[in-house]
Amino acid sequence: MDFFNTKQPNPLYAFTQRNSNRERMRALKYCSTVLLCLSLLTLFPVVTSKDTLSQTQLLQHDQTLVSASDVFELGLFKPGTTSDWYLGIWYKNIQEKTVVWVANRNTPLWNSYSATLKIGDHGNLVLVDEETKKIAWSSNETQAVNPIAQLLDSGNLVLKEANSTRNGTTDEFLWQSFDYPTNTLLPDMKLGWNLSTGLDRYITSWKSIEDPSTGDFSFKLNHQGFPEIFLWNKQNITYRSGPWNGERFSGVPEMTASNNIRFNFVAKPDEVYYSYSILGNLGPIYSRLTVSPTGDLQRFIWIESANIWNQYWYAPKDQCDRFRECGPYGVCDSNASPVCKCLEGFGPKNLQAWNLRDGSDGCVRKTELGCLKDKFLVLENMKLPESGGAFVDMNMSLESCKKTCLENCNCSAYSDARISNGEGSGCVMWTGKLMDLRQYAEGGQSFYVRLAASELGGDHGKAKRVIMIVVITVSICCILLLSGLVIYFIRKRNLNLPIAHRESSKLKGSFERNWDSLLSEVVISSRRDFCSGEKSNDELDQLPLFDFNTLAVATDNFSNRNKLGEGGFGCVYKGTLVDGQEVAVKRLSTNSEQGTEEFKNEVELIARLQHRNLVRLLGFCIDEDEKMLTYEYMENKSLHSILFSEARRSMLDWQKRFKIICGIARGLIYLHQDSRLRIIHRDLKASNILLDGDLAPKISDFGMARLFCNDQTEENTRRVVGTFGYMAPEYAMDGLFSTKSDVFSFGVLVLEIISGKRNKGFYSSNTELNLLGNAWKLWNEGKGLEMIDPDVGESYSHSEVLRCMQVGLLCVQERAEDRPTMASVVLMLSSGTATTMPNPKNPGFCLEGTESAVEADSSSDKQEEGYSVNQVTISTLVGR
Ligand SMILES: Nc1ncnc2c1ncn2[C@@H]1O[C@H](COP(=O)(O)OP(=O)(O)OP(=O)(O)O)[C@@H](O)[C@H]1O
Repeated sequence: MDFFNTKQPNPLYAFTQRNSNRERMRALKYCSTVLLCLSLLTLFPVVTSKDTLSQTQLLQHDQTLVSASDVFELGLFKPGTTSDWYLGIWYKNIQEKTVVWVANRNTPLWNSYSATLKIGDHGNLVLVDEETKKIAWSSNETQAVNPIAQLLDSGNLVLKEANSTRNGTTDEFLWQSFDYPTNTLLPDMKLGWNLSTGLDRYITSWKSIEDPSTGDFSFKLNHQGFPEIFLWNKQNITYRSGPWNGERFSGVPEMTASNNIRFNFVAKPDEVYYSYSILGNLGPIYSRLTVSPTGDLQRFIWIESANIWNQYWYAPKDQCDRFRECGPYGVCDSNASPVCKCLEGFGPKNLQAWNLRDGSDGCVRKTELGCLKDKFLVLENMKLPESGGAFVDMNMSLESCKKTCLENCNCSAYSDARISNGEGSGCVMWTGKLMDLRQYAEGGQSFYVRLAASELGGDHGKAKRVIMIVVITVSICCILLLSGLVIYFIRKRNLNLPIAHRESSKLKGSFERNWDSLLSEVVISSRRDFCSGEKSNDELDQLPLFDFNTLAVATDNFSNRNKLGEGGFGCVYKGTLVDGQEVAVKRLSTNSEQGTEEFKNEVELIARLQHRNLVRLLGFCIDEDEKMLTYEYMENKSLHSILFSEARRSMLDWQKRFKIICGIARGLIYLHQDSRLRIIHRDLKASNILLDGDLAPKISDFGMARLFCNDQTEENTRRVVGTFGYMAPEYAMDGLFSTKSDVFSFGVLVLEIISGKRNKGFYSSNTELNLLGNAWKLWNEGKGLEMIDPDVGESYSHSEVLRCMQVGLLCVQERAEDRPTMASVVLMLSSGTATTMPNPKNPGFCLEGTESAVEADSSSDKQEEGYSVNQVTISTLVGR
C-alpha cells in the first residue's frame, strides 16, 4: 500500500493546508483507522487471489477459494441438516451442493466461526479451530520454502512452491488432494498405486448422504497379478471390475470410450492406476465416479439444460455381478435361469445346494487332468476370472501362451492379455481355481480352460462319451421305470396312513418329472410362450419338485407352531429340510379354486426372475389336491409384521427404513425394466415385502403379477386384484394397470414406512383423510417431518426423510402420467436431488369416503395383530 505517496488529495494533505480543527480531527481519525487496518493486515492478511492461499494468509470460515475458471470452490460446509462443519470442495456453479472432496471427513468441527485454513510451519495445510487451538485436519508436511495452496480447475487442491512454474502434471506438486480421494473420482484423478511411495489411492463411501465420515464401501485397485478393481464392503469383496484388457475392464463390457470420455489404465513398474479424462470441445462436461453409502458405484454426468446429475453408469447391476456368485469353475450368465452353470467338464460340487440355486460352492472336475495330454476348451464373451495370482506377459503370443500353459501342469487357463480392435496380444495365465467367471451375450473375450483330453473329444473321447451317454440314458430310463412302479405302490399304501407315518423323501433335480404333465390339470395361460412364442421352459424344468411328504416332515405336519402367517390363498409354514435348510412353505388351501391360477402364475414368473430384492422360489409341490410353494425363509417375516406392530416397530430405525425403501425400489425397477421380462406386480404391500436376517427387503407374492410384452405399457382388466389402500385409482376404478399402478403402491409403501401407519384405503364411508391425505396436507403446510414415526428415534436425517416423503407423494399422484418411473424414483432416492425433484400434485384416494363392497376372506396378520379387511388381497370385477 503506497498510501503516503499518492497524488490524490488526502486528509494529511488537507491538514497541512488548512489546519482547521474539524479537518484535523477528521484526518487523525482516518489515519488511525488506516493504521489499525494495516496492522491487522500484517497479522491476518485476507485472501487476495481467489484461487490461492499464501503462507501469510488465512482462509476464514466465511471465505472460500474459487478455481481460476470458477469450476470448483473450497470452503467450510455443513451437509444437510447436521450441525458438523467440514472443509470440502464442491462445484461452484451447481446449485445443489455436490461435494467431491472432504478434508476432515472423520474430524468435523462443531462450529465454523473460529475455523481457519492456513499454511502451517511445516509447509503443510492445516485446518485449525482458533478458539481451542485444536488442529482438525492437516495435510502432509513438506520441505517447501515458500509454499502456496491453490485450487485448480480440475478440483485438485495442491501445495506447491510459490515461484514454481510447474503445474502441468499432477506428479509435480508437494501435496495434492487428488492423492487422498474421499468418495469421488474426478477426471484425471488416479485410482491406484504409486508403487515407489506405497501410496494407494481409492474412493470410500460416505457413511450416509449427510455424513461424510468413512463409510463401509471402498473401490480399490489390486495391483497384484493382472490388476483389477474390487468393491469392498468392510472386509468383504462384493464386486470386481475384472482386469483391464486394453480397451475396458473385462467385467464392464458396456464400457466404451466415447467422444466425451476416455478411459486410461496405466500399469508400469512404479505405478498402476485407472483414470478417465473428459474430451471434446463441446464446452465443459462434468463427470464424477462415486461410491454411494449403500455400495453402488455410479458415474454421473451433469446435464446443464435439465439441471440434474444424470446416472450414466452403475454397478453392481445384477446377480452375476455379485462376487463369486457361482463359486470355483462356475459361470454366471444373467440371461439364463438359473444363472449359474458349470464349465464344460465340471459338475456341481454340492448338488443339493446347486439345485436350490445356491451356486457358491461351485463346481469340480469330472475327469482328472493328464498334464501334457490335456486340451483347452475355448469360451467366448467371458469376463476373465479373478486375476490377483495370474501371470502376465505382454510380449508373448497366444500360441506360446497356450504352449507355456500346457507345459505347466498347474496352469488352469490362459487368455489374451490385451484386445484391441478385435485383435488379441500378450498372454495371461491362471493357476489353481478359476473364480468369479461370467459370460456375456456380447462384449467379453475369448478364454481358454484346461480340461482332460477325454472331456473334449478327439475320436476316442467322442466314442467313449457317446457310449457313456447311451449307458446313462438306458440306466436312467430303467431307474425311472422302476421307481415309478415303486412310488405307485408306496403311494397306494401310504394314502391309507396318517401323514405323520408317510415316508419322507425329496426328489432332486428336474429330470425326475415333467412340468407339463404335472400341470396338466392346471389351465396354462395364454402367456405361456412369454410373448415370443419361443421361450423355453428351461427355468421351470430346473426348478426342484418337492414331494408332499418332504414338506410335511419339514413343517412337522404343517403344525400350528410352525405357522408363519396366513394369506388370501392359504397358510405359510416354516420348515426345515433334511439337510438343515430353513424354508417357508406356502400351502394353498385345497378348497381355494382361485389359488390355482395364482399358483401357476407365481411358479411360471418367479422361476424366471432372480434379483437380490425378490424372494427366491426354491421349488414347488403338486400332489393330487395339494399345491405348495417353497421359498427361501425370511427370518424377519414381512415388513407388515414389524412396521405395524407396536412391539416390533422400533427395530426399524431410519437408516433401516431408508435401506428398505431403496431395496424395494431396486426390486421393482428390475421387474419393470431390468429383467428380461416386463412385469407388473399388482399387489405390492407391506405384507408382500419380506425381510431377511439383515432386514434386507425382498418382494414376494407374484400370484397376481402380469407380464407385459414388447412395447405394451398398460392393460385393462375386468378382474381387479390387489389390496385396497395400495391400489392406484385408475386400476381400482377402471381396471387399468401399468407399471405406474405399481409405482402408486410403492408410494403408499414409502409413506407407510416413514409414518409407521397403514393407509386405510377407501373402503369405509367416513370422510376423514387417510394416510395419503394426511401426508399431502402436512407437506403443503411445510410440516412434512411431523409424519415421521416417533419409533424411528432421534437419529434420522431430516432431508432424507423429506426426500422420501416427496418421492412417496410423487408416486401416489392421482394421474398415472404424473407419477415417476421406478428408474427416476431410484435416481431421486440415491442422488439426493431434493431441489431438482418436481413438486407433487394431489394424491389419488386421499379421503376414506368412497364406498366399496369388498369381500375378503383372510389375512396374513390374523395371527399377528388382528384382522384388517383393508390389507387383504381382493379380487373383484369392475363394470365397463
Ligand atoms: N418366505 C417367507 N419367509 C418367512 N415368512 C413368510 C414367507 N412368506 C410368507 N411369510 C409370512 O407369511 C405371511 C402370509 O404370506 P402370504 O403371501 O400367504 O399372504 P399375504 O401376502 O400376507 O396376504 P395375501 O395373500 O392377501 O396377499 C406373510 O405376511 C409373512 O409374514
